[in-house]
Amino acid sequence: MRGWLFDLDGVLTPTAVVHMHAWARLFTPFLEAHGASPYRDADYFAHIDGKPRYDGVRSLLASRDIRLPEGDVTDAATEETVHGLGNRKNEAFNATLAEEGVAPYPASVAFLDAIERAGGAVAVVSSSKNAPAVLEAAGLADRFEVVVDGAVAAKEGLPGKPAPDTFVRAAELLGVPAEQCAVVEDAESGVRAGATGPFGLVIGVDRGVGRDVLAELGADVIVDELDELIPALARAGATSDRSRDEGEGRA
Ligand SMILES: O=P(O)(O)OC[C@H]1O[C@@H](O)[C@H](O)[C@@H](O)[C@@H]1O
Repeated sequence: MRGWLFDLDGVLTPTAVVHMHAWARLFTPFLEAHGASPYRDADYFAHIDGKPRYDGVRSLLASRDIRLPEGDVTDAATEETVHGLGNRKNEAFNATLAEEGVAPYPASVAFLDAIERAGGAVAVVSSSKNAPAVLEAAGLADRFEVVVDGAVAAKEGLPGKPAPDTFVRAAELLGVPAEQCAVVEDAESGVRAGATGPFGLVIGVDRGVGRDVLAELGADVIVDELDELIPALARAGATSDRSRDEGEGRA
């Protein structure tokens, strides 16, 4: 692989958990007030994880057969609209981020270092409009030339995960054919996006979705931590060096 397309929340930083808690802070009282079945962590994985903010709201509401007006992005966080609810979750997310900060997964940083040594190109592909702030807070902002986040997707009219379009766009911006890019994801929607797109490899990081589910959705390789892949990366680098040398020898 020459290009590496990384999801952010849950792959590079432990912020999937911050998102997960923020959604719970929104939907636990909301569903109770609506007399719907209670909000569970499983709802996050099945309906929300990895999707753009308002798609997550729509998907969870649909799971409980609740219909709300759409509203728009300027809606106050107190409004009972799809956008109002999404904005309420975003306030909770930003409050936690400001209070607690964020440190990247050390194993993911080690893997990024190994890719850098091997000369690979790296991009972040996140549904989140908060991705630039999270990258900055985690000290990773300088490592990525290409960031396709929720704001870029909205501006360019790209459908979010589980559609593969944001990953395809990142490959284009890196200047690497998608077939030579690996998608690195922890969420159902993200692995689905990787598996339906033209990518060379889909790596699933199991942060709670479960190995079986990631495999069923189309992950080619599944790890608990990304540094497990460093030996394979070094071997692949050595092999391509050898074939290049042999090629040059023949020429
Ligand atoms: O931060 P935003 O713009 O609300 O984005 C929402 C989503 O961003 C993703 O990166 C997370 O994995 C999701 O689970 C989250 O819901």
